[in-house]
Amino acid sequence: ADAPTPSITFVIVGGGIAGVTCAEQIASQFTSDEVYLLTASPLVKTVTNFKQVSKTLEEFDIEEQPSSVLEEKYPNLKVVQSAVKLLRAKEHLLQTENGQTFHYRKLCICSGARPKLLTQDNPHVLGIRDTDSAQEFQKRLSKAKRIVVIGNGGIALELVYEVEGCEVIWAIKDKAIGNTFFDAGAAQFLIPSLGADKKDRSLPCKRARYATDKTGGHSGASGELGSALGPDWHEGIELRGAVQNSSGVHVEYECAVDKLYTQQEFLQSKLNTNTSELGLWPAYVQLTNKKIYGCDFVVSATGVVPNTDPFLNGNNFKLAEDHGLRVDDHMRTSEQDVYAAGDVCTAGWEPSALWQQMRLWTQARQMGWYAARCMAADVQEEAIELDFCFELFSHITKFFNYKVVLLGKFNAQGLGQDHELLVRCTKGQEYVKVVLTGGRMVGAVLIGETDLEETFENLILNQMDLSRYGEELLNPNIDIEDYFD
Ligand SMILES: Cc1cc2nc3c(=O)[nH]c(=O)nc-3n(C[C@H](O)[C@H](O)[C@H](O)COP(=O)(O)OP(=O)(O)OC[C@H]3O[C@@H](n4cnc5c(N)ncnc54)[C@H](O)[C@@H]3O)c2cc1C
Ligand SMILES: NC(=O)C1=CN([C@@H]2O[C@H](COP(=O)(O)OP(=O)(O)OC[C@H]3O[C@@H](n4cnc5c(N)ncnc54)[C@H](OP(=O)(O)O)[C@@H]3O)[C@@H](O)[C@H]2O)C=CC1
Repeated sequence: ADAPTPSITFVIVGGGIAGVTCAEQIASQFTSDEVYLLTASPLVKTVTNFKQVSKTLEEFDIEEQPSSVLEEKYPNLKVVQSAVKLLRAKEHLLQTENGQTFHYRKLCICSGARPKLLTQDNPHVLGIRDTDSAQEFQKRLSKAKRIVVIGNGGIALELVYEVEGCEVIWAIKDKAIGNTFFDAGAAQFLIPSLGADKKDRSLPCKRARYATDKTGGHSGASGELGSALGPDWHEGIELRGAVQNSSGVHVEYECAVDKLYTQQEFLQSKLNTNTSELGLWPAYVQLTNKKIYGCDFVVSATGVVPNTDPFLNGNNFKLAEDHGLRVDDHMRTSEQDVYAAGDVCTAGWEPSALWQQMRLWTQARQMGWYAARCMAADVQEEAIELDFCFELFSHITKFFNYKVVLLGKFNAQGLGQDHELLVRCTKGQEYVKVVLTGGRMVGAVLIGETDLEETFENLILNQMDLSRYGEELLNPNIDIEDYFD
């Protein structure tokens, strides 16, 4: 048996944004303690060029780097590249695949999430999460004439816009595109971008860059989980299919996948009378609206599931409904001295009326950073309050080449009928929506270069009564900032 290592004060699991941020914060605060970062992936994700855009909006770049870069920067930080295979929380003990044992005083689990695929182990169904899965997707796409994309969230929105030279059938459960970020109005604003002129890419991309290590490192042993991709992950890889002039994107609304067939299964089924019409394809998808599409493969962009098993099995972790590790307002799980942050956890505290959890890299960074501060406060027996970043939900991103800012209850989440919407829209240029309740602004969607984010963020945070402004609030001829200065 391996000789146990002496007890280490801090161990962090996971080399994604949450884990690396947590490890960096702890290592810089406790310079005389050894900090261990255990990760399954050879490359780690570091946040660079961090910029606080306003009180809650932030922007940063992500760099994928070899772990030695972190170790050089923080001499007390050791990175062990080996997956954790066992945790015994009662004994404060961890074991990694390479046979090492670690005793910790405080542990933070940042093991991320993996794609929640429509079906497991179907070679015709791909998910996209890390560098390896993105490369596999690119390889398969380069030979494809038609793909089917299932799901209506972030990944699907990015893919249907970015893929060229391949017909895309996009099947969604909803009446409008992008249900996790937008309402039907915003969807209508965005839909023309999927049309014929979709490929007018003359506009420069202004979003944060994603840099990948050029040495070609990847997740190593097959099946091991890498970290989630970063901003503009598709900028560096060509997402091009095998046809010259594809007929673009076709959206099938309000339907789900009824059944998936391999070519052989399909030919043997009663449905194969259709093949002359449908053509011969490697796979077939039957939708609940009875339509059948042949395709080269299916992309399942159907959300994520937190990485809690198998290594956490055998402990007493309270899981949330979405299978995330439930954490309290100090990022503590239900096991003593075990914290969690990022995609693997689910916020179990009573959230502020204007914040909700979404599995995004800003929240992964914020949670990793805050978890480190909570661990530090507990070790030093100091009090700590929930960080201000959890007061107001805010997210900056880019869809269909438009800047998108989401604030607060941007889709009137949880408000029922008790709200009012104001909308301003200029086709091809901007879409502005604010959500008001009792005359106070509680959320906003800003698409395009609206320059309204800071003002709206302030109006949401100060909960000023805006009833007397009525629709003037969105009058483009009034400089709204002058009103409230
Ligand atoms: C294609 C794609 C595009 C995205 N685009 C955006 C976007 O535009 N904006 C946005 O805000 N968010 C986006 N996201 C989401 C964002 O990337 C994630 O929310 C965020 O990166 C999660 O970070 P994390 O550190 O919690 O997890 P991860 O990045 O998943 O990292 C988990 C780490 O844990 C390690 N690990 C797992 N199991 C073990 C184990 N047993 N032992 C040791 N190590 C382990 C993994 O190797 C990995 O290093 C996107 C995600 C994807 C997949
Ligand atoms: N720019 C950005 O901010 C981006 C963020 N991301 C993040 O990366 C992560 C992964 O992205 P993604 O996979 O798109 O996840 P999302 O959670 O964003 O979206 C999942 C989508 O799949 C739908 N869905 C779930 N199950 C099924 C099913 N069985 N059949 C059909 N549809 C289904 C969901 O519908 P419903 O909601 O009704 O369940 C939802 O529309 C997310 O955390 C996402 O926020 C990814 C890309 C870009």
